[in-house]
Amino acid sequence: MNKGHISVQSENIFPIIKQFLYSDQDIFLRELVSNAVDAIQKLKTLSRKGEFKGSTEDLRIKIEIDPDKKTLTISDQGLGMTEEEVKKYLNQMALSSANDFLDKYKDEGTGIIGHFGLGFYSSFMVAKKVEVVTKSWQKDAKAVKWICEGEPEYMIEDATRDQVGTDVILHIEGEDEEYLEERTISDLLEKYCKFLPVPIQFGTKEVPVETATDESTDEAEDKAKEVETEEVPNIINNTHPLWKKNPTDLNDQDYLDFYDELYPYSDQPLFWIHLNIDFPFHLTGVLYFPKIHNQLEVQKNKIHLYSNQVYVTDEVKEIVPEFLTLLHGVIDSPDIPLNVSRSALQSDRNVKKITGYITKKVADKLKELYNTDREQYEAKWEDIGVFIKYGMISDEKFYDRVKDIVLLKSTEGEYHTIDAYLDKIKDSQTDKNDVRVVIYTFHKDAQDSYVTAAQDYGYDVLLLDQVLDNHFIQTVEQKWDKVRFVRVDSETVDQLVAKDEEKETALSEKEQEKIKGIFKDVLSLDDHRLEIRPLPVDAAPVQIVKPEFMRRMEDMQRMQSGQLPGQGLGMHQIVINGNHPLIAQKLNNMRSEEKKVDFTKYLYNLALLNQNMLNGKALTDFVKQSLDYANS
Ligand SMILES: Nc1ncnc2c1ncn2[C@@H]1O[C@H](COP(=O)(O)OP(=O)(O)OP(=O)(O)O)[C@@H](O)[C@H]1O
Repeated sequence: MNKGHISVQSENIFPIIKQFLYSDQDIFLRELVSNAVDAIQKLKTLSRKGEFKGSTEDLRIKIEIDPDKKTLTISDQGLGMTEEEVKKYLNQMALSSANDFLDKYKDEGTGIIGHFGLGFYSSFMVAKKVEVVTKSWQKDAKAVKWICEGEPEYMIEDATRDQVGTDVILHIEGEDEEYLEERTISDLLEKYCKFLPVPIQFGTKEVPVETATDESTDEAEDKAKEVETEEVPNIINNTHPLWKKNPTDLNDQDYLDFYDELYPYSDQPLFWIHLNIDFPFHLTGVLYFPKIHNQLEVQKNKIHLYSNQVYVTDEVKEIVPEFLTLLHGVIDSPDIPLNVSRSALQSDRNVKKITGYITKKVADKLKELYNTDREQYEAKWEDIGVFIKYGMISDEKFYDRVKDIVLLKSTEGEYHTIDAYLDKIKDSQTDKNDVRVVIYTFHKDAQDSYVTAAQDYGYDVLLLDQVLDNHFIQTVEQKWDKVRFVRVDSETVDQLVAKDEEKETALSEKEQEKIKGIFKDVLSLDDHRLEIRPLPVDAAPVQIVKPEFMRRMEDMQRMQSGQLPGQGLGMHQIVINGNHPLIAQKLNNMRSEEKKVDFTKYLYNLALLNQNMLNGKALTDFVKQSLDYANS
């Protein structure tokens, strides 16, 4: 037996490991299994180089719990370690052999995971004592056992192990005993190891074996087949996940099945992108565009980040631009540094390149869909549109890539690109300052009378009813020259697109003052909220409009408090149609003060109703008054 001292800077390294190195102690299992994978991959490399002569068929990792001995063991059939190596690699923290090995075999595509040099010690986050029994692949190597009880002292002694490989035995006690439970370990394996490239066995499972019964017996027809079960090793991982395969070997169903494996019981994704690049960095993965149900609750944190098939995190904010976190799927890159702080990650050169690459790939895929199948693209627009608009608002580069494939939907259900749309409305909706005025509604039904009035006036009305449309409008206004968006109820129809036309009015100035006076008195309104205009004869007699800038401010406030932009009383203006017969003749010629008051209220309430702004007692009174009028 041999005693020694682990060479670390501080005597108290273990408490530090426990508290600071990994905020999530569950990752000890990931670290140990990754080491086991590395050990097997290294042995395969040695075999390919002809240095290791034994078989490398079916090398696997085994995880076992012994509840009586209170141990959790991770065994591998990898290359093992000699006594010198144990001393070198396990005792000198941060002196990981991965660098030595990678240096030596760098052209071999070794697929090695570990490079932090501290992974092994994470086992002390849950174990009071760790034993390593290992036998190296090297000729005449003797098995050795390393024992450490969480102190800087360790012991090395001779051991017996027939096969080449390593067992890491964790002795677990007290509050950490949950790691001796099958459920806990199987959940951790599912989370971190589901797609590791080497088979991992955890216990056994029963699988059905179909056996035909003897058909000559009388009961043969009743029970032609009988299901029996047999016990087989329970392999918990899929060693060839879809993203590692060649896209040309895969069909749509493969991608859909994999989506189902990642997100069981979800709706089918709309489409997907297979990422695969070797230079200037390594990255593979599959990103899916999900179907969006509720625009306010888009699910983020659905992209899983892997490094050489080891699950790392689903916090990918620093690697994927914010708007793309709406996507689902897997990104796997050994070139994303995992041992640096999140803020350092953002400024890492590789990460920047990766971000750019993913953004470009997504934009390319969207363009491809637009160019090859516009019909499908339009059909999926409701979902795709959210990504595209979010991307355009938040990412300049993405904006440039997709600005020609963003679609505007008219209330008639037609889709146009922005340029095509601006061209379409050029003649009818260019105002006196040569600005193209895009008229839109946020809700076709709720604003039906305004939409119909605008259409009757010869205007086209867009439907902008998505959560981000307010921001999107501002982005387009900033980027496109001489374009302004106005909501259909922001002005009376004649003023939506300001022209230099003098309109005829049926009322004299004196009569106008009189009518204004009536409204002011009856409704107790300020002068500046009231206006008489020469509107078309068939336009509503009284209208409520919400100037665009005021409404935008209100909408912003609502968005900040988490509500949808929409109606509500808020600031508004009352426009009286001086040309409407009910104003120009009926009200103008009314004698009875009482009737004037009633009729003015009636017309005003009608306008409120048209804006969905009438409710409660005011609505009840209005209905009653309407019935009285109908009866008179
Ligand atoms: N199961 C094993 N079989 C063979 N060698 C091992 C095994 N586990 C650990 N080692 C050796 O010990 C070294 C240190 O392991 P450790 O987990 O601390 O660091 P690493 O795997 O190199 O990097 P990382 O911190 O990323 O895990 C490894 O590089 C390897 O040489």
